Amino acid sequence: MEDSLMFTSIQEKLLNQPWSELWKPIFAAVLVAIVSIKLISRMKGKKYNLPPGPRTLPIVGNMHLLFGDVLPKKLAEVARDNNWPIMSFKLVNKQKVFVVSSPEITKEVLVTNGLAFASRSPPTFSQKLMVRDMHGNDAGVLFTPYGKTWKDNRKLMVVGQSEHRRIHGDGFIVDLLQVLYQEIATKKGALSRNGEHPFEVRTMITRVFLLRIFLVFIFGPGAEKYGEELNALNDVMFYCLDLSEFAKWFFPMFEPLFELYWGKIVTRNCIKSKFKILEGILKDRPKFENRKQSGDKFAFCDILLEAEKKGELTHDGLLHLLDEVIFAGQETTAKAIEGAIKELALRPDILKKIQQEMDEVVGNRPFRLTDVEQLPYFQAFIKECLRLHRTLTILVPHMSMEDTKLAGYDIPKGSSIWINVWAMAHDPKVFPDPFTLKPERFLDWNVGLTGEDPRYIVFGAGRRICPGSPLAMNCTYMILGSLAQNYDIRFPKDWTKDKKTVFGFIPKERPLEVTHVLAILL
Ligand code: HEM
Repeated sequence: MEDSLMFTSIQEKLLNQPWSELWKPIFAAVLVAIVSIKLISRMKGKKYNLPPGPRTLPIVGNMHLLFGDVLPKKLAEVARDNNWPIMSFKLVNKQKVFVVSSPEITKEVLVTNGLAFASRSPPTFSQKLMVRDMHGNDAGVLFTPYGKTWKDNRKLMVVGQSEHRRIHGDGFIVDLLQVLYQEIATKKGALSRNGEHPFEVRTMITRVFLLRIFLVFIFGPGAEKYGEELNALNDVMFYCLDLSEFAKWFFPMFEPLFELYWGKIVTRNCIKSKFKILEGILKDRPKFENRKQSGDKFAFCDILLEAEKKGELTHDGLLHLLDEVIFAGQETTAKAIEGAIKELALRPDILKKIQQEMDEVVGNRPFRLTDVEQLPYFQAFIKECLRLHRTLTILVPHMSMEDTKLAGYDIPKGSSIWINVWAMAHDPKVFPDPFTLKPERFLDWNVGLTGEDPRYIVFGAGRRICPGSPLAMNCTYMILGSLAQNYDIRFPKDWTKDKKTVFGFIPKERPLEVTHVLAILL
């Protein structure tokens, strides 16, 4: 009773209070609350000794530094000019990002402290649809957070490739190359201009031909006739991924709006359409004539079908993995091969050396994967091309799963680590004259491709290292070795070397055209 009387009197007091007097205490209370929150969060922030970084602007953080040049190059300049092998970088969305540009710290992230950094940054709205199956379970590998599903799926990818190589070796690529030679001989897809017959490398080799290799690897001989629509769908998928990244970094407030159309409609439909194609190929598989002729032997999808049968993989999870082999593998391998073909056209002196080495070791018989070991100059050329024409200029961002330290600095849990491998591959202290192709660098330096030396990272290193490197290198060696052995490659007379690099997940350049002269009779 007493309480209710007191309440009524306070209420009356407040209601009778003129507004001119009431706003002051309210304003003071709000001010005190804001200052206290700021102070508390600053005190919390002080707990960390974070890496240094460029001065931030209100709202945009450090994003203004990225204008005017492509992302890895600009980040490399800022790191080099300030001598920051690791630096803090602020995005508009306030996500904690640390950019690593030194081999020593790269090794700490990927190997020494590998477990702490083995996860991925929270997925963008497009990535979300790649890391979850239709039942909401984890799926895929590329953007999938650290955990059992990621581990199991990676294992399937690795075992599937080694089993395929054990059974088929390079035979399936050798067979497909015969078809490519035929097409080149009959000038299929060539443009016919100024008395020449140039062809677009992207169209003929890295889209059509590489996809055929991937399809036969996944489903078996006969599958090469399927799935050309996958190329167009993957283009859309890359676009959606770039856009979702763009929205996350630059316009986090409007992310849900972007997601409404580009995520929930475009990305979702794109994935659905890709899965429908893959499902169709799986269904048609028993009808493949060439597969029957080759004795219905193992293909990559068999390892996944077996896991599905055992209940270790859902059918939707299986489709995610099939799709990821093509999505994560084709564009990256294409970029490596295109870069190398371009160098062969630009540098006839280097092509001559490769051909001389091939003449001595391989002669007139078809080039095979087992020859690579005997071809040190060819190997060095490929390594140098992989350095110069980086497929991923920044590794897929890693995320710290706990508070940890790098180079003595604190790295809070949940931070995103961007490893700028472009910066390291163009560091003049490690690679003098870094923008010039010099295979000789790798003749005396017998570094491998597995990231054992952090000065030369192609496929990553440690737990998250690319699981597709065997397939990627089989394709790269076989396509480039065969082309170099059989053709003199050069640019058409009217080729202009201007290139346009477009900002994105994987930098895109002007389509590459080359023409060829038969060097050795097949
Ligand atoms: C020349 C071609 C290729 C290059 C240069 C390349 C490079 C890379 C790099 C740098 C990473 C990130 C490593 C990291 O985050 O630390 C990666 C991850 C990955 N790559 Fe590749 N890759 C190539 C081809 C392939 C192929 C053919 C496949 C498919 C079989 C593939 C599947 C993947 C997957 C699934 C991941 C994610 C691994 C994980 O997060 O655990 N890649 N690749």
